[in-house]
Amino acid sequence: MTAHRVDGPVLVVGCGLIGTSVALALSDLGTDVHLRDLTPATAEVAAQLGAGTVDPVDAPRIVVVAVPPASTAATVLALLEEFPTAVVTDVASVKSDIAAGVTGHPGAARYVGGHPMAGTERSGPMAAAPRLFEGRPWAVVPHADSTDDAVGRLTGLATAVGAVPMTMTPQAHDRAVALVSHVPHVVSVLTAGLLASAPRSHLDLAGPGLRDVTRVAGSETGLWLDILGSNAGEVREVLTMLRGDLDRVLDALDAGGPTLSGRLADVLDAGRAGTRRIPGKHGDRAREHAVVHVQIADRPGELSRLMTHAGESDVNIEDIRIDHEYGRPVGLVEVEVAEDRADHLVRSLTARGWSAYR
Ligand SMILES: NC(=O)C1=CN([C@@H]2O[C@H](COP(=O)(O)OP(=O)(O)OC[C@H]3O[C@@H](n4cnc5c(N)ncnc54)[C@H](O)[C@@H]3O)[C@@H](O)[C@H]2O)C=CC1
Ligand SMILES: O=C(O)C(=O)Cc1ccc(O)cc1
Repeated sequence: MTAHRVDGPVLVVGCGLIGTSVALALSDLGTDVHLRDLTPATAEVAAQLGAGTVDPVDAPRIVVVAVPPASTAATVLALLEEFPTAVVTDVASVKSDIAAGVTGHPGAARYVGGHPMAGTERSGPMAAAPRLFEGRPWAVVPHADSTDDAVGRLTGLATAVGAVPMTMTPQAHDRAVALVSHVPHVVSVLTAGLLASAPRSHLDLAGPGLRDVTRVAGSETGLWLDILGSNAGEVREVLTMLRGDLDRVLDALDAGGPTLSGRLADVLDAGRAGTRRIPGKHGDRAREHAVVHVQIADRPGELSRLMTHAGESDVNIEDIRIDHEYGRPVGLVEVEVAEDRADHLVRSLTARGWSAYR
């Protein structure tokens, strides 16, 4: 966590996953945080988690609206009226409709949209985490009338909770998230949907790749109905491109022979190139990473022994995933390291008695 402070009081309205995570992060920094939710018991749960107090607040400096997208514009307008000196921001996943809904209101200058690009497939305060935003982008989305002061307060808040603020227009934001968040969500859902009626014996063969692709499909239906409905035009455009690509894959499979290999190779190469363009954590350009697989016995202490040996090998671990193999007394750990260190790590772990391979 950075050492930045956010002057309060801050009022968080909507104490679910995102609202409570913001509140926890700010409370950890010593900010005076007040909590409110349509369901008072939810705000109480957030308070018990240490996110702040449910006591009312007279004049918050910043109000963070973290309610579902469809209720966001009306909630922002009501709060601009209730607190005439506050800067009001929100975290909703789609921005153009909200900016349009707020524009023209007498308090609109004090509103600036926001969107932390961090979250999980879970919802509610119990899923919240104070470090959820660390190293993640936070879109700062002023509308035509937002004051510099409002933009500055949101940028300060995002930075303080460890996020990387990125300023953009509502339209640019909605176009970008259609590509990097909303269509990937639809693809995940469609893939997971195929599994609903699959025979158990097929599902028993599932590996980590399937879980990677389908994780976000476990998200709340109501939230995503709202998100996709609010960004329908942009999502439709990207899905139409995807449909063209899918047709090209089908045509290649029908063609068979060298035509199949040539066309599919283009598709597969484009996919590889796309993954390399995804920025790493902290917004830096993606570095070339490699995955080293290590088998570990399913017993206490093995993972920490592996980490110690990786450290002794002088290799920096970028990411780690653990996959338990059902019905087997071993787990498979995927250790992500810089490409140019992977072979060294395999050799070093093998010399220390591990079964390690790329
Ligand atoms: N779930 C995610 O990973 C992410 C969600 N977002 C955005 O954050 C916002 C909140 O999403 P989550 O925290 O996931 O939802 P959530 O379902 O965990 O929490 C929403 C909370 O808002 C409350 N609420 C609903 N209407 C309200 C109103 N009118 N006034 C006060 N409270 C109200 C609900 O009772 C609930 O506690 C949404 O706009 C979503 O688009 C943004 C980034 C990531
Ligand atoms: O779970 C994940 O990986 C997400 O990407 C969650 C998420 C959901 C909605 C957003 O608007 C932003 C992020």
